[in-house]
Amino acid sequence: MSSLEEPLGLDKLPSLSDIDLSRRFSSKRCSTSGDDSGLGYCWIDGKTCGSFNSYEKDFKEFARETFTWRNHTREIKHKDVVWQNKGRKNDTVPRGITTKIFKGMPNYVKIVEVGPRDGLQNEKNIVPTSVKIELIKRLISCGLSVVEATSFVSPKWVPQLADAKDVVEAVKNLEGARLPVLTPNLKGFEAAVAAGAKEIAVFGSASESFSKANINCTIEESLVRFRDVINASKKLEIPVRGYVSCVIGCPVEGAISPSKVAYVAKQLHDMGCSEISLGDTIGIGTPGRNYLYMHMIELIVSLHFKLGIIST
Ligand SMILES: CC(C)(COP(=O)([O-])OP(=O)([O-])OC[C@H]1O[C@@H](n2cnc3c(N)ncnc32)[C@H](O)[C@@H]1OP(=O)([O-])[O-])[C@@H](O)C(=O)NCCC(=O)NCCSC(=O)C[C@@](C)(O)CC(=O)[O-]
Repeated sequence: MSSLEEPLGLDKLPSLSDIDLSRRFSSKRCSTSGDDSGLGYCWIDGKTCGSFNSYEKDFKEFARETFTWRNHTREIKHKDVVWQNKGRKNDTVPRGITTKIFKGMPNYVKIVEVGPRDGLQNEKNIVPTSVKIELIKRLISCGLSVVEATSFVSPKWVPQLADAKDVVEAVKNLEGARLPVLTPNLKGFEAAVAAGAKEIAVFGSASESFSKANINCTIEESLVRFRDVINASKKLEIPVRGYVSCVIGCPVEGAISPSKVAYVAKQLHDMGCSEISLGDTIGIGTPGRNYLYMHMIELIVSLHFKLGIIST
């Protein structure tokens, strides 16, 4: 038995076909206003459940404690330090970097579930293909709209994902989610497309050592490979997301310079990646790190300027 089968309790979960997808993926499910004003609905045993918590109330309390500057907006007199937010009277933020960051704040958070790929790739016991397929189906049935299905990498490097072709062929026509796969080079890209993948990801790193250990090439060499993959994907109109690993630190090199992250991100962006994912690969970006705040600010600012997301 694989290590995955027992904790999942696959026999106890509802099957995908039992779940009304049109209801589960309706936009109302994510709404926080009107009748749906709690923390949203959840799906338990085929029933829709509401929450009595008030999102508005919770947010106001949270904001009062966290964004203390919001309580002092009336004291700010000089018109240069006030930024009017359309639709919210008297909403102000200081000018400069903070203004740029808050202006660029996204309106929603997108979750990319990578369990079937990242979660399984280091499992020693080979998880049966049928279990992987079922896992993907059930993740979709949870409401996840993007589930990274597998990797088209060398089976010598990642034996666990040697069944990538079979997995993609089995899930490619599932509805309700996008199912990207990792492709480190043209060989992987061609195999992914032949199996039916409709979305891919290339994965680079801001750390030279991690790049060599992970994909056996330098950062510059990896960018050459990614360019080939992205050019091929453009011809087929296949969207590509670009990963940048080790954006805060690397297990070998330690701290990674934000400018290095911005460089790799910009290269991927310029090549045509439709999304850039910044990965704290080894999970060192914890609040306890006293340099983290400055690092993140520097990273966000350099990325935003280099990607041209914030206009000056
Ligand atoms: C990139 C390679 C392939 C280079 O591997 P290599 O050994 O340098 O490549 P090569 O071109 O010398 O080829 C060696 C062999 O691999 C084969 N090969 C070559 N390419 C492929 C392919 N696409 N699919 C299947 N087979 C392939 C190729 O045909 C050849 O086979 P042989 O002649 O020896 O029989 C290898 O290093 C590799 O597979 N690495 C993948 C490692 C991996 O998957 N790491 C985990 C990713 S997680 C991550 O990066 C972080 C991320 C994304 O999660 C984000 C975050 O957390 O920060």
